[in-house]
Amino acid sequence: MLRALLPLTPQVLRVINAYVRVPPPQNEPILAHAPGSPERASLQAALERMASERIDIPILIGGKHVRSHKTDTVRMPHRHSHVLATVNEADASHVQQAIQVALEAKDEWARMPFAERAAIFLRAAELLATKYRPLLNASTMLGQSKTAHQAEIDAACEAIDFLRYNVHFAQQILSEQPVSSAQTWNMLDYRPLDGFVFAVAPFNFTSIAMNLSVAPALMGNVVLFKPSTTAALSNWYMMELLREAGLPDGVINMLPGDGPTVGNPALASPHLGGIHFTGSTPTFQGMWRTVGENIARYKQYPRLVGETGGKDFIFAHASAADDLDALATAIVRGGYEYQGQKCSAASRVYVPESLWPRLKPRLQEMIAELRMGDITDFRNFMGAVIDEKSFKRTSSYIEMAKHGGSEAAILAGGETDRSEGWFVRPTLVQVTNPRHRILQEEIFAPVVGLYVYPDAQFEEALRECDECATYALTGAVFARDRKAISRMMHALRHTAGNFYINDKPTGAVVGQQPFGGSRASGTNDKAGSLLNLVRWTSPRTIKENFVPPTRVPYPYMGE
Ligand SMILES: NC(=O)c1ccc[n+]([C@@H]2O[C@H](COP(=O)([O-])OP(=O)(O)OC[C@H]3O[C@@H](n4cnc5c(N)ncnc54)[C@H](O)[C@@H]3O)[C@@H](O)[C@H]2O)c1
Ligand SMILES: N[C@@H](CCC=O)C(=O)O
Repeated sequence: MLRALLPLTPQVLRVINAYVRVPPPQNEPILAHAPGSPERASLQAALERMASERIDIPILIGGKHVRSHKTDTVRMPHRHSHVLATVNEADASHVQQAIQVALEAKDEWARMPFAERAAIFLRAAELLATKYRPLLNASTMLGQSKTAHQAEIDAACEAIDFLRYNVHFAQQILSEQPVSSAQTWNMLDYRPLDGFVFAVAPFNFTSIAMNLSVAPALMGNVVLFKPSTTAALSNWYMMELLREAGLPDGVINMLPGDGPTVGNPALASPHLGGIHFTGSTPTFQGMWRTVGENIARYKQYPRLVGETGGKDFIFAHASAADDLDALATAIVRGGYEYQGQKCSAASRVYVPESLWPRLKPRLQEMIAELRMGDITDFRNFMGAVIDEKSFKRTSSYIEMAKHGGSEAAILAGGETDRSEGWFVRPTLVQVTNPRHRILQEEIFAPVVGLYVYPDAQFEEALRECDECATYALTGAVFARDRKAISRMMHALRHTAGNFYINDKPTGAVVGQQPFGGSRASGTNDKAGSLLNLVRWTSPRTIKENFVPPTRVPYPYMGE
């Protein structure tokens, strides 16, 4: 419509892009799913329907459903005999097709006025807040073993927030323009990157899969999106949602499959414009290495944006003595919600000796009360870990703690059971060595390491907290003494990209706590913020001279 009325010269595009006023975003309210609520009834209906069917998830290239001769399955982690879906796995030929189709779709998508692109994603947000909410929540619960609350804050609220806030921040970027004068008009033309963006998602957050593909697309890029196979069910419904919202074919192409099988041909393409990654540190480092090796073949320097692992801390000061319930709650919620499978999960805790005698029984009591099991039973606080590989890896850490001699003692949990689902009881391990592996390595499961420090060694303990792990994603401190808070904020300035005072280190909200970490935790481009979106544009500066000079000599050269 807009295009029919206006010739899309750069000037017209600029005006449209800069001066549309997008609706002010607000965080999507979290629905409680309390007994008797309408949202609980529609969620339960979706759960029942989804559990009774087995769908076939295709590769999606240019809007076409493509089948492959190689397939994998999506299982319920809490009942692994139950297959929810078959997933068609992409190979190198599918990646080549997707690159070609994406590049063909690129010009029209990039030329579409921002207001029109934005409308697609705002409509997606509305569809997700309504019709698709039970679908995305149920698929996240069944396929990724999230409780109703954990699915709601992820697949519904955070995903909706990403969609709405990205539009708001993108508009701010577009309206950022240089100074002009009566004689010259200067502009920044916010072009998408040259080529395609490769978006690679982890299993643990449906909303992250959404943001990884949608953020570059909003800025006019075309995307090859690789979901994690274990999250393919929710990620497939997400693609259906985007298509229903009006996303043109070829803009986001979904390539499920094995990481290197999909990744290597994508990274070998001269058209790689950027990588938008969330997942583990070793995977991202491997991709970065490959990009380095391929650097001479690219048409441009690919943008590398990666949010990766964490070894997130809670550090308590002695002045938190009257806040032990808040501290214990932060450790339990921060450490064990979604089975500790959040990059932000509290996985190492530092407690002063003076607090420990009262905190220890309180923690043990809280942990013993946590209900774990099938997430369709709404009384459960936790489900199962994502797959057999994670179960085995976590079990090996628990075994290490059990046989750790005097350096490690299991204070709570420690039991595992894989007979029906991949279940690991929430586990608390006290270690006496501040450089113990339990305090250093990301386990990504409900295992929390705890170190008790002498009160007089507050400074040494802070240094240990800063230096012991290579990661720097999230961290929380607990104290009442303001001087102690200031000291901890300073000493741990580079130890976390998201820093919490008297709160748990999980649950960042888009628009409120922009998310991301540095050191081995990623490039810290703050998902869901202007800082992230700016990575998906390659601005062109345009100067138009209204009165170009017509004589070579300058005035100073006069007689
Ligand atoms: N910092 C953050 O914001 C954040 C958020 C969520 C998860 N995470 C991290 O993600 C990890 C858990 O997720 P995961 O187990 O899915 O991570 P993972 O690294 O195993 O996999 C992530 C994705 O990368 C793909 N992949 C693997 N090798 C590849 C290759 N060579 N080329 C292309 N793609 C490849 C996988 O198939 C998957 O889709 C944890 O380390 C967690 O801390 C970080
Ligand atoms: N942004 C989420 C974590 C995402 C990583 O898994 C949080 O803040 O808890």
